[in-house]
Amino acid sequence: MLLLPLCAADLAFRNISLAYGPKSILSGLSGSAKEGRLLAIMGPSGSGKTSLLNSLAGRVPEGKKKAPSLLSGERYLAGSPLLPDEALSAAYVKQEDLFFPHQTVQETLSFRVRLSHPELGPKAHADLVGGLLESMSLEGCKDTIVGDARTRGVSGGERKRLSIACQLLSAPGIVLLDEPTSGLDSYQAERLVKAVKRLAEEENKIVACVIHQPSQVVFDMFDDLCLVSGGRLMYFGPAAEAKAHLQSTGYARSETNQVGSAEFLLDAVSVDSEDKEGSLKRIDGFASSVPPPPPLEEASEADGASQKRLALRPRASIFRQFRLLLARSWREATRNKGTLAIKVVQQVMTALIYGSIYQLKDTQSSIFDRFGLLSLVSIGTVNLGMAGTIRAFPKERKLIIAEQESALFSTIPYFMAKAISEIPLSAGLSCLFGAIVYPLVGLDPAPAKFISFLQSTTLISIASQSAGMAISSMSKSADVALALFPPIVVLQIIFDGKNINPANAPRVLSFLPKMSIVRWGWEALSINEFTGLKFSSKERRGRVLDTGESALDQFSIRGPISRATKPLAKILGACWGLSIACLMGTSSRYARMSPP
Ligand SMILES: Nc1ncnc2c1ncn2[C@@H]1O[C@H](COP(=O)(O)OP(=O)(O)OP(=O)(O)O)[C@@H](O)[C@H]1O
Repeated sequence: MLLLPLCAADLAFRNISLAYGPKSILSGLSGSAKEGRLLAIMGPSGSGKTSLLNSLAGRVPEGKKKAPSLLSGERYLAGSPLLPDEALSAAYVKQEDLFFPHQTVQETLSFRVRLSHPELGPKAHADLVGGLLESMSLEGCKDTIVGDARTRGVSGGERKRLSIACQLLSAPGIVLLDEPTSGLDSYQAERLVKAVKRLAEEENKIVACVIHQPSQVVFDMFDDLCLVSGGRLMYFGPAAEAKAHLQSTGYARSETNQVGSAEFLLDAVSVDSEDKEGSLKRIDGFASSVPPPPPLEEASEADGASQKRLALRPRASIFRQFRLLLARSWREATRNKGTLAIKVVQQVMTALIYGSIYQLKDTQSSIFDRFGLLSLVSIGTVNLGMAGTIRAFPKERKLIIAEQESALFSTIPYFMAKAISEIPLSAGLSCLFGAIVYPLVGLDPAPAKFISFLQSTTLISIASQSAGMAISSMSKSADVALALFPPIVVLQIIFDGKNINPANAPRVLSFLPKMSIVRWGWEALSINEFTGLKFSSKERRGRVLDTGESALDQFSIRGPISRATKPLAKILGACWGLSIACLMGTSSRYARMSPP
């Protein structure tokens, strides 16, 4: 076997080794991916294919404290060495496709095109999107939403091709693909690899592709092959010569050598459970037959230009990022009809339940009914706002982290766009709830008070969503965020101003009443309702409260309403700030590649 000669236009790698603590994953792999040729990284499951691709891209996860990743080796791009912690400027298509489900294929591409090429005008953007749709055979589904597990959208193959098209925008020189055909039927897999091959051949790109069990037709489309087993190199060279090479080392399948190369090669480098010793010996033989890699050519001036071509695109202005992100967030929120319908039903049903139970009058007993109802409204609004966000936001956060790796936008415009796009929906749902519950239960019918009620419930809802975002942003996973949600709501209810006298609570918790959205929400709603109300003193039993102000005095609540809405606004601002800070700090961390 001959290792492919390394020339200056390659992405070359030398002696790549990787271990997680004591567990060795890759051992001294060398090879190169060449411009205009399609490289397959193939091997049995768990042989280290993805780890090798991550190593080339400079995206090996740091690992855990107990088993940190130890990565060594060298990478050369166009003849020049890459820095130990340099992320390769490549289109990296991971196994998992992450998309906003309610955007169409064209909108998804257009969003990326406009962010990654801010220097171009609308006509050039449209041409670029059109070109990508054509080259990835996506024209037929350009107006279909991408979809996800819950919403029907494009097919698996179209989704994967969209993933490649998106990645091609940010760094067009090198394309790395991790098992792009997994989960696709043979026709879709063939179409996809054909599209990728066109990229390599017609656009002269460097393309490396991890592939697990390709059909013979798919295998035949690859020019070069990097065959691995147990983290060791079994073969590196032209794909068409691999079978003959393994046969030349003495390996032959007993059932004849008629099987296709792909099946033959995988069989040859896999450990046979019935003959473990024999197969390990055979694999050792393949590993020792790999010659040392040839020397690298010097980088030339032309290759310097090729390196420049591979550099990351500049970002769009903050204002442009915000505008595009706002439009996408709005589309995502309003097109998610299922979630919207659930929220509408929740609001209507809650309002009807309150309306069928509470009938407020001007009697003494109705004073406490009012306090009770307004407390429930505050608790319910906080509950719905926080729970909805905690359920939805962690998934979106994953997507955002992936998009930020392509340097599409920064955190602040993203966050502001998301927060602002949700305000009209929160206001709409609060108004729907208020419009039903307010007249049904008999709250003070003064128009100014009704409007103030709607404003207060909207503010409580937005503040709760911001708290939900802060909890999700701080939590490592959706499960952690969901686990934190109940105790946080319970604490807010305990410290809502009427369930415990703050003087009797542990001193270390004295800050909690100030942070309870439930408390400030209830106080705002109560000040709004009780101020100026008069109550009858007919049912004389105990102390009579003949005015709303004296009722508020029972709980040491005093107007004006801004005494409660200001703290709510402060909590909202603090949660936004906290979320932004956490999101900024949650970029993926990758291992450095030390010299071999
Ligand atoms: N963070 C990690 N800590 C410890 N071991 C890991 C870690 N990541 C991967 N591994 C191990 O490294 C080995 C190679 O994994 P890798 O995903 O690179 O293999 P693969 O050939 O791509 O497998 P597959 O085809 O099944 O996706 C596996 O045994 C895997 O369990």
